[in-house]
Amino acid sequence: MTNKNNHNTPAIKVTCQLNRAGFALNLDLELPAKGITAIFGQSGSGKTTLLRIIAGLEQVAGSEVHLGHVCWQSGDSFVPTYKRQLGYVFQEANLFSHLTAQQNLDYAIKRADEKVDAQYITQIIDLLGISSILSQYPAQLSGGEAQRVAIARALLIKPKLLLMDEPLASLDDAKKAEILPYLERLHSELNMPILYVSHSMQEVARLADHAVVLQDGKVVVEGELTQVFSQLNLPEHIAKGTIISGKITEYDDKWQLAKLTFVGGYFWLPKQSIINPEDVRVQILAKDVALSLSCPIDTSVQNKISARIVDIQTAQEPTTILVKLAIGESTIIAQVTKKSVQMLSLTQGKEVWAMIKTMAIVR
Ligand SMILES: Nc1ncnc2c1ncn2[C@@H]1O[C@H](COP(=O)(O)OP(=O)(O)OP(=O)(O)O)[C@@H](O)[C@H]1O
Repeated sequence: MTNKNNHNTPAIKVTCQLNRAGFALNLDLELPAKGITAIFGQSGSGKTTLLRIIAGLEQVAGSEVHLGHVCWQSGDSFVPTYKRQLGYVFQEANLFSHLTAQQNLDYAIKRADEKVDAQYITQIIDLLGISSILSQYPAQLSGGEAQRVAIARALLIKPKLLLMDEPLASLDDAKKAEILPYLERLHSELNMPILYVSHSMQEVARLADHAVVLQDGKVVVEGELTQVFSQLNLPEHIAKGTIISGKITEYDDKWQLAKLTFVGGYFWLPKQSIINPEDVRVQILAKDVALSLSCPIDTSVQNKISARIVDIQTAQEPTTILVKLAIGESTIIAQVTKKSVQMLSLTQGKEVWAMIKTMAIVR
């Protein structure tokens, strides 16, 4: 299933039919040329190949690649990688080991098509918090620091598009947590589209605005982030759950809770885990949502929300089933047993109470 969107902003368009032994990539994608688009999918689904085609590192005859009005590949025309104004950040930092961090950045500045002014250079260095490590050689940097320099280097060529291929995958959880806020700042402070390949649902839930799910070289679903993850028939390996965005509108100091208000309702969350009360995202896994026909009063679950069933999964595993619920204009998914579906006569349109036990606060 592919959701075709009509984006008002200039789009990144990629059409490709690649057939090689054991792998085919068939795509006709139109992505917004703004914000962060996550490319999500299992190992071998074609994520890196897609980025390489966009970058011109892989030349597949008959493909089309456009960034807004700029054509990078069409018919016989093929713009080589070095002439595409793009930055590429890989899993490993790949810095020149004989150059300091500053010299690595200087190398990129010289390569930029446009003149890079001092103000932009300072902005990028500040954005990535690397001013104090610029005199160090790569061997003297931690993995997280080296990756921040690599991201700065990619940005200093003033790309029109930034491709990031699992930029956090080689880092441990502590280093990932250190770098994620910098990626969020890129998102909020630079007006640059980013295609971000990841295996991590947490990363995607935290960073992305838009998502593409690939499976076996095909797009399974594409669209706005919360819509993508509210689909019932995503591939098996993707943890079933939805992402809700909102802001904190009230605190309960006695019980150390914060009220997250979103389009259609509210939840209570632990107060201490809130980072930015104006922009909170939570991931609600389907397995953490239970259903009841009446509002339970004798339960420890704090979040009991009136909801309406809008869909029930058809593709099924033997015991459980996914139920899609509307809470106002928002959606959550519950994973319940088939037995419960029958015993409670759960059908499309029915009003129920959703009890939400735990929520991961991702932003
Ligand atoms: N240079 C190559 N020559 C031939 N086959 C390749 C080449 N690079 C990748 N492949 C194959 O193409 C398919 C897609 O690979 P790709 O690296 O795009 O997947 P991916 O989704 O990025 O995977 P991962 O998450 O493991 O990085 C795989 O079957 C892979 O083995």
